[in-house]
Amino acid sequence: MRKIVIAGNWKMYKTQKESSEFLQGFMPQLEKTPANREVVLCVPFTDLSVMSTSLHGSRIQLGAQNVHWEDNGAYTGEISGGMLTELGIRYVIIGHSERRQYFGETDETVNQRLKAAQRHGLIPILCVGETKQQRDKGETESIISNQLAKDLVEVDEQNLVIAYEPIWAIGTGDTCESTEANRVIGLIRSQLKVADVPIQYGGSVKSNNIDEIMAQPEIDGALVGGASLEADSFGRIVNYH
Ligand SMILES: O=C[C@H](O)COP(=O)(O)O
Repeated sequence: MRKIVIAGNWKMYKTQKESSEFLQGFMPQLEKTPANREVVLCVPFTDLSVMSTSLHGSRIQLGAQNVHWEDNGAYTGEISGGMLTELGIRYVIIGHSERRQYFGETDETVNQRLKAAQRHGLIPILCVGETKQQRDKGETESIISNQLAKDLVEVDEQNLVIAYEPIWAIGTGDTCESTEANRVIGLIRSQLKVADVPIQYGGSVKSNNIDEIMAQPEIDGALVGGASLEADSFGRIVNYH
């Protein structure tokens, strides 16, 4: 039985005060969330400490949005795995397309970060996906296959979540057809050694399309950006039918 993981990625949104306000609205909605759904909030580094305290004893798992591959050192602006686990962080997003596009992340650094996360007992959420141009040229399969081959070298698939995020669907409202997302996720699964790796879909997931997405047999959850910022919409998403 594959685990279902619904994760919010807050990106560079919410101060500590705003994160506390979110929790006040969101926590009561979890009362009706089935116990077999893992609910994760991947928040900015500055929110992690206060969120860790607020969420102590709750069913929400905390996640970060990046981690460095070294345990410590002269790496200005970076955060290590040990710094995250000390705060009780369980998940970390690695290789998000925004990091690949704007911050020079490569498959090689993604691979190093994945291994460091696992060394510290964190569960990485590895993001893969193609651009619109690549899709239009019929390169979706080869791009993703290449990303997986490079990113997953010596990575333990037993402690891993993958998010299929077509770049053209992120923040655009242009959701990938659920059947197409299901097809690509099936292809991703066929390239893995471990059969029960949870594979999420991400890209314009909203409260009005989550039911259809989660009805697809290959899709084990969602990585949600914009719609995770508002307590009611993320509440509706984690409580999908
Ligand atoms: O990590 C989340 C994805 O980038 C999706 O963002 P979005 O739901 O705002 O399209």
